[in-house]
Amino acid sequence: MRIKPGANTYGKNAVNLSRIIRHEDYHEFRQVSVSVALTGDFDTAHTVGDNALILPTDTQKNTVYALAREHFTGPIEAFGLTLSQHFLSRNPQVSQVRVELVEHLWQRMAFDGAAHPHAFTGGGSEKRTTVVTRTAAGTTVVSGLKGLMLLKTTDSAFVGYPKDEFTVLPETTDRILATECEASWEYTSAGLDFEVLHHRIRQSLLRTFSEHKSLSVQHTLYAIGEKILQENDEVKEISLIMPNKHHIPFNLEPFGMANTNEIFVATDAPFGYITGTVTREE
Ligand SMILES: O=c1[nH]c(=O)c2[nH]c(=O)[nH]c2[nH]1
Repeated sequence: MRIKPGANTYGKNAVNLSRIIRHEDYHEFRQVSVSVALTGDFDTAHTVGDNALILPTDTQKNTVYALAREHFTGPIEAFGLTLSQHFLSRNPQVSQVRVELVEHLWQRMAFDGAAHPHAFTGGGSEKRTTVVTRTAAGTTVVSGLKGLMLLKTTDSAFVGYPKDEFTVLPETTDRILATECEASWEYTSAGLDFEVLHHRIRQSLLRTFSEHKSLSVQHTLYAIGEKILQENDEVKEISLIMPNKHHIPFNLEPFGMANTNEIFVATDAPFGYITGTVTREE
């Protein structure tokens, strides 16, 4: 029996990069975590320990910081495109470069309506994401967001599901709908205005979530994906992850009180885990 290497990749993960963009009278601040993964002709590294074709992950990490100086000034997608182009063009043994960027979002402070020139708030759960994958045949850009907390206090129902001997869940026509949304969408091209598109798509996601008369998380997930595809020709397909962050009405009857859909217990686990992709027909 002959044994041979199967699929493999290597690279540097979690290259944490922060940068200041210094303007005369104000600063911008950006923070991103970059992960690089190379695919290519690395069989001899695995089989005989020959590193002749192995660009060290330490060099990959340094390249991220060095190219950031000139090239990390715009959207994360643009920086991912630059990095992937650099690694693919310089390394003939590499057939595919995957660069993932996760941006931590900082918001400028404002006082009495005036933006502060160099102080920010942040550390929130929402991140902006992109994965740029480049081969000689082409480049794909899959962008999105994660950690986006969404909640609405009405316009959410869950009824009409099958009941068996283990069903205790009461049907409800008015519940809290809450999720920590993760979305990723594939763009149709690598040459788009990713900054404008990101904000337009995010806004469309929020608006649909808020306006939708939800019959389930699944129903809302599809409505969000459908709206984003309808409004953005630049989006080929979108995948959403929407865990159901349950808020369960708390029973106040033992205390002689009625709970008129106002007092809930928020539970961490277990939680419903709803995922879906919305795509275009050929
Ligand atoms: O929106 C929902 N979808 C489900 O699949 C489900 N299952 C459940 O118990 N509650 C809910 N809510």
